[in-house]
Amino acid sequence: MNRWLASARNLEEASYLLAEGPDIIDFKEPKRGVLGALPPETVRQAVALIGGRCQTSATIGDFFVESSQISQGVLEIAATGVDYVKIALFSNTQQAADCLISLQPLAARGVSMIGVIFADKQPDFSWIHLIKQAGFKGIMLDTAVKDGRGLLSHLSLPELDNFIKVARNANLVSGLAGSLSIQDIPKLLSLKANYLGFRSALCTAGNRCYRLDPKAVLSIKRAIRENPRIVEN
Ligand SMILES: O=C[C@H](O)COP(=O)(O)O
Repeated sequence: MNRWLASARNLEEASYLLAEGPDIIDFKEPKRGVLGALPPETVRQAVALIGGRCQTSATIGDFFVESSQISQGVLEIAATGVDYVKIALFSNTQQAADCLISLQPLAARGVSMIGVIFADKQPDFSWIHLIKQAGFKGIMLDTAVKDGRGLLSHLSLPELDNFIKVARNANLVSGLAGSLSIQDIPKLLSLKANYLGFRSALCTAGNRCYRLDPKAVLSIKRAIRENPRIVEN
């Protein structure tokens, strides 16, 4: 079955999305940035509300990976009970690489982390191996600037295909996101990432900071579930 992730910013949205059956509900506050964090207590309540009926993820916020706050943020979000903690990797400096590797003990303690790299920030796919080395469970491609230009405005299908193959060979879960539209779905499903992620396309007027639009959610759900291409699980 093709798999999809839907982002929720509060308990009401989480509850609504749960009924639509995404594979992962991702908690974030879009008004606080591309991977804006929700308060850990809100995430904890949302995870309890989901009660294991689908997988969950949450972000630690828009820290640069060099920040000393990263480990603390990961621990706080992991303690909420989410399945995956998402960490934005905005830069690929040596300092960022060192910080990434410093998260290895958390992975060894069972924290499942997903690294997010950005298609519009000159992504370096050699980082996939570093992410693996740090013990992360997966990697996601997203866009950092939400200006209406989606993932496919920044990377071609062959480039995305290469990203997914490298991630798969490293035995990492792979996800694609970045203002994905309903028209992108058939093209992206054919690449067989583990899941496609959505926020903007689920919202009124395609604005990720607005309310969820039930018609839009239904359209995305159908486009994912009714498309015959099978995403590898
Ligand atoms: O994790 C996925 C993101 O929430 C995607 O958000 P977006 O569709 O607004 O780029």
